[in-house]
Amino acid sequence: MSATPILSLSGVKTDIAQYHVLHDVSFDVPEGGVHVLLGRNGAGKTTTLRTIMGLWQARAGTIRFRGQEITAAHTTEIARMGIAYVPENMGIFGGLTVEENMRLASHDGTFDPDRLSRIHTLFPAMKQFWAKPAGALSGGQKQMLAISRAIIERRDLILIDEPTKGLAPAIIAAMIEAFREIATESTILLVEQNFNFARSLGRGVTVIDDGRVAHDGQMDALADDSALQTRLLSLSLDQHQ
Ligand SMILES: Nc1ncnc2c1ncn2[C@@H]1O[C@H](COP(=O)(O)OP(=O)(O)OP(=O)(O)O)[C@@H](O)[C@H]1O
Repeated sequence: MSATPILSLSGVKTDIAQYHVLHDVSFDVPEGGVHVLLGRNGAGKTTTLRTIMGLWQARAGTIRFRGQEITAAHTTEIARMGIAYVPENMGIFGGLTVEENMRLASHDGTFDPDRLSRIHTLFPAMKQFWAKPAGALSGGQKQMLAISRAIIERRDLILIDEPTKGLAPAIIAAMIEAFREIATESTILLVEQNFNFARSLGRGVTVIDDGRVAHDGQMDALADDSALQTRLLSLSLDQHQ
């Protein structure tokens, strides 16, 4: 018998205003490592993450975290259970310093010294710019801050929406290393358009198309099958370096 997935979506349907956005989303995220959500623009990836986090309410279906139903739970309760969310806009406060941004992410405003030192090792820029306003950071550094905030306390599951968007290749390479390290402690559900980033990290992959799961399998198999990539995503990994 296989282990209980850390996250399980079954028949999830989500409406935004009068629009049916998620028609039927079902997939499991096994515990450990990185699971990638792929799909064309507007397919419903962000809506899936927001529905898991309770920021949109599913109209139908169930979402389970470690077997416990969280479909109708409030976002704060979901966060308290050990799920963090790094939205595409990163949700950082530009007028506050890096330190203040980090303090706001910690439930009691304090830091565990070991965790802080781990974050500074993962992202040295966070140490360097600790007392500087977050608004002065580069795009890559802002993304690092957003991820640092998500791991200021131990999380079981981290939902991350397109962390490499607009970042230079050297920064993306550093992100790969950081994600590998973070994934030794937490499971990551990653929405990503950069295929090489997704391929180098993902074990499992779910492809969403028009609010439905179009494919669910292992990343290696998808990476090796350019015809399948083209059918599912209208492009091939080779074209997206
Ligand atoms: N606040 C909103 N109001 C109305 N429609 C929305 C809203 N947010 C998303 N949608 C629509 O829902 C659909 C899915 O959007 P979603 O952001 O989940 O897609 P995505 O797969 O994350 O795409 P992208 O890569 O472009 O971010 C799109 O058609 C989008 O226009």
